[in-house]
Amino acid sequence: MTSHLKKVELHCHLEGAASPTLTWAQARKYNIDISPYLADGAYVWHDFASFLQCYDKVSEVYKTEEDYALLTETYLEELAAVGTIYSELIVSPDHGKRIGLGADAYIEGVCEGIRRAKAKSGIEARLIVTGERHFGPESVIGAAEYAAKAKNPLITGFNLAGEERMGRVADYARAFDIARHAGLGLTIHAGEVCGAFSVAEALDVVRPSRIGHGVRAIEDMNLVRRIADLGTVLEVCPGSNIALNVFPDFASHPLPRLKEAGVRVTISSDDPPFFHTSLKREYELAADAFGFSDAAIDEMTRTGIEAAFVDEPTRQAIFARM
Ligand SMILES: Nc1ncnc2[nH]cnc12
Ligand SMILES: [Zn+2]
Repeated sequence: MTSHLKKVELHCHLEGAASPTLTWAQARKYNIDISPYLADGAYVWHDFASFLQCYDKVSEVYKTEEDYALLTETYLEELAAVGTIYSELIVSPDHGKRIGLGADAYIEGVCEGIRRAKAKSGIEARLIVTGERHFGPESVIGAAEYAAKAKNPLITGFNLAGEERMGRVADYARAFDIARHAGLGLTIHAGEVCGAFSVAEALDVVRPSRIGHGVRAIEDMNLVRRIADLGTVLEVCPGSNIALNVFPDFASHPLPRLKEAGVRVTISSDDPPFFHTSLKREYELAADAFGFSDAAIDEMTRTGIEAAFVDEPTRQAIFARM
């Protein structure tokens, strides 16, 4: 049981946290046929590419500022109910543009959701703006410019997600330069679908303080030692990795080996209902599938607070709630 443990989540895509029930209701509201992507209460996909397609289709049923406020508040309240004190949500203002809502209204809706959830439960949250590789370097630069110019105190990080097999990290270097120059925290999806080379490229080109997933670094122990020496934090999402068949089962998942090797690791849910998981389940897995003690799990949670993209007074306030 991990229900007594305080929890922190650094890696969850906002639209990826949309419950099938809410998505179904939204689709009905807008008269959208979501049935190819949502059937019998579960999202329909069969590999990484079709997952990304399903994710993009599901995102399209969230259309207004209020839809985004509701989606955000609903997920943060779910987190708070299981003892979560801090959450970083990966958001895509570009998506707001694509659906005609506009990036500002999209972000304003999400921020309203954060304010409502904080007022109810005290949960603290921040936003990581992401670009997506499959929309190309120009769109990723646009996302970085948006994040840099927004001067929104809740936007504190920049990420690169999407189809990891598309392009090389160097193609997106300029976007990260813009985000770094604006003082945003940097994290990047790497070593999820692609192998160790992708993590090495991310370290070389982006020099991020965190990496999304990074788990396939385990294929190169020299790289694992480099990550440990640099102190780069891995946002590990075991349930996601098993659902996407990155590893065949929890017994072969490298989380314990990475931790053993001195890598700073945290646990997150990524796109919880798509992968039949939740942050609560990820903490349960840490205890039951990986055999971590309460102390080891607390250590990962503390690592999450240390690596959070927040100012120092906020970090200390979150630590105080541990
Ligand atoms: N797990 C994941 N990897 C890459 N891009 C994503 N976008 C949403 N979920 C993602
Ligand atoms: Zn992710």
